[in-house]
Order: sequence, then structure tokens, then C-alpha cells
Amino acid sequence: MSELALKAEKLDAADELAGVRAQFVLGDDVVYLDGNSLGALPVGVPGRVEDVVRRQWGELRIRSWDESGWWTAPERIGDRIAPLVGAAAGQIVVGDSTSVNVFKAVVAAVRMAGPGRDEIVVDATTFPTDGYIAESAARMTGCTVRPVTPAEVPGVLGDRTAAVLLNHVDYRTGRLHDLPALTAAVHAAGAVAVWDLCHSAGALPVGLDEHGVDLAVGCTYKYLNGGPGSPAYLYVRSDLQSRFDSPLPGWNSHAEPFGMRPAYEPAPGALRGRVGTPDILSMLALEAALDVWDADGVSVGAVRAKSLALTDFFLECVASYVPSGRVESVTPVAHEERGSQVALRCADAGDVMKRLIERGVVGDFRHPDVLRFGFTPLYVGFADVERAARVLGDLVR
Ligand SMILES: Cc1ncc(COP(=O)(O)O)c(C=O)c1O
Ligand SMILES: Nc1c(O)cccc1C(=O)C[C@H](N)C(=O)O
Repeated sequence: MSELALKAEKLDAADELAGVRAQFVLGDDVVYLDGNSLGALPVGVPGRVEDVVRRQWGELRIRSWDESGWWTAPERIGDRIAPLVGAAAGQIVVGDSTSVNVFKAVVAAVRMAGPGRDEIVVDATTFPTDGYIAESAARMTGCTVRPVTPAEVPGVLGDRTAAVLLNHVDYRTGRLHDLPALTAAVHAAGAVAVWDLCHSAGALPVGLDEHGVDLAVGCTYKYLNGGPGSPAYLYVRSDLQSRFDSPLPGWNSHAEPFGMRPAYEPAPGALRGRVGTPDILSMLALEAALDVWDADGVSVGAVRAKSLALTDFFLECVASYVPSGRVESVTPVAHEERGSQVALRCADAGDVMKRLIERGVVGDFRHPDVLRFGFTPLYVGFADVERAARVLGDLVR
């Protein structure tokens, strides 16, 4: 056994989260390093979905909106996500896609910022959908978009800045941005901070309340393992909720939805982030998936510690197994700047990833030249990490 394989064995033996893997449907034949695109299936989900379909829908039918808690699911499940992103209850609703929630948040942020502020600053390195949506939101609100890198944000803020849309972790490089400092800078300029948490929620501490974030959105199908297309969420800080003027004021966000009144009156609290009828099957699959966080010893702190140990170990194994110069990590080495993934620049990345997947190591390829490996501490172990780097080394040698 190689030195690194022995080290992996020791690290796995000392891993307090090792037992959590049994809560996921995963065989030993595959090393799954793509949980930052689609999280694995928790074992409790199929049974719950079966119950929702057969009993709640099949037998109770319309009664389930009340009796099975369907109507209140968006805010109930929002309260389950809240502790994972450092938010007190009553500030998160689940529903719609991340893209739709970016739209709600950016337009509401501009409306909150008030007159005279007509610029939306957007992370130029963002996942494309956020940029597309911000551009449209700007056209609708009479703003212009100013794309800059997160590092440049403090330098461009001013009296005209209405809103700033940022990613907590960059989807391509895995860089973790300084949420406390950037939020403080946005506030110092009198603007509204909107954060996209897709690549951080469930992988590292976010501290929404602690750092005074205004609005935030995120998906639930990555590190929260909610399943393909599971609904996203929207956070509106409690003291801003009365000023949250949704651009999609559907009847689910009305103060009295079943009053069926022609005049719109927003519901109090986070509920005003709701739009229309929630996608109950996906939403309740997500609710079941969140049960894994209730197991003994599972906490965001423990997950973060293991995530950093996994990515450190992966970088160590890559340095040892992959011929030098063949790949270059674009993920920061400093822990405070690293999310839960490692991105390796590699000349023929598309082809290399195809061959890695054939050999049972599943990551993904991101244009133009990035091999992306996501580490979900709930189910990835150190032996997986050693194997992934070893297979990569074999393939590119
Ligand atoms: C940072 C980020 N924002 C937004 C999205 C898109 O979200 P959705 O497809 O749920 O709208 C993704 C991934 O798909 C993402 O990584
Ligand atoms: N949402 C996805 C989908 O519906 C299909 C394939 C991939 C995705 C993703 O989430 C991609 C992901 N946001 C990324 O960071 O690349």
C-alpha cells in the first residue's frame, strides 16, 4: 500500500462523519465528486416520496394542503435550511428556481435602495444565469449593470449603487469570497447586498444573520442533496421584510390568499417571497433529504472541517500522483479563500474528464479547460480522494 493510501486509511478511521455516508445511496464502485452539481440521493427520500404520492396525494388528495402541511411547506422547509446558513427562523422561503429567486431579490433590492441609485454591480465571474437575470432586472428598473470581479467591488461602490449581486463561492474556481467584508462595504455605500449561496450552503458556514446580509438565494440540489430540480430558497432579513416589494407578487404571497381579492396586499414576513403553487413533490423530497443533518455529530462546523481536510488531501495527492506541469490548481490554497471543490486547469480537460468517469471517478468539466471536483463531506471519504487523484495521475501520465 502506498504512503498516501495508508494516510487515507488513517484519516478515514479518525473521521467523525464517516458513518453519515450510509445515509446515502452510493456504491463503492464509484467515487462521486460531483455533489456540487447534483448531490447524492439520501436513503430516506424514496420512502417519503412514496408516502407523499400514494397516501398524501392518492388518498387524502385535496385535504393534504392542510392535513399534510403542503400549504406551509415553503416556510417550514425554509426554517430547516435556516440554521445551515446561519439564519434565525422566519426569514427563508423555499420555492422556484435559483434563477427566479435571483430575479425577485435583485428587483426587490433596487426597489429597497430607493431613488437616485441606478447601478447594479454584478460579479463578472458569476454563474451565467445570475448575470443574465441581473441584466434583465436592470432594464426593467431603469438601472445599468456594472460587471466587476469581487475584488474590485469595494472600489466601484458609490452613491449610485443600488444593489450588489455576488457569489459566495465561485462555481468554476471554487474561490470563497469574503462575505462579511464585502457585505460591510456594500452597506457603507448605502446599497443592498444580494448573495448567491449555491456553492456554499451545506458545505461551509455562511453566517447570514451574523454578517447582516440583506437578501440571499441558493439552490438545494447540490450540498443539500434535495434532488434534481429541487426548489431553491430566498432569504430576506427580518428587518427588511416589510420593505420587500416582490416583482412577482403571486397569490401565495398575499396576506389572505383565499380571500381571492382583486387588490394585492403582501403577507407579513418572509412569506412575501412566495409566488404561486409550490412544487410539492420536489419540495417534500427536499424536506426528507434535510433529515441527514439531524444525525448525531452532523453540523456545518464539522462539515467545513472535513471539507478542508478533504481538499487539502486531494491537493497533496494530486501533487504526488500527477506529473508536474500537467494540471494547475485554480482553487486558492488559503483555507479562508477555498470553498468545497478543487478545480484543476488541464489542457484536454473535456477528454480527461470523460475518461475519469469511465474509470469510476465522477467530477465534471467546465469550459474551457477546467476539471472540477466537488467534495461533499457527508459522503466523500479520504480513500475516495486518494483513488481519484491516483486515477487522474494514471490517465494524464
Ligand atoms: C451559482 C449558481 N447560481 C445559479 C445556478 C442556477 O440555478 P437554477 O438552475 O436553479 O436557476 C447555479 C447552478 O445551476 C449556480 O451554480
Ligand atoms: N442545475 C443543473 C442542471 O439542471 C443540470 C446540470 C448541472 C446543473 C448545475 O447545477 C450546474 C452547476 N450550477 C454548476 O456549478 O456548474
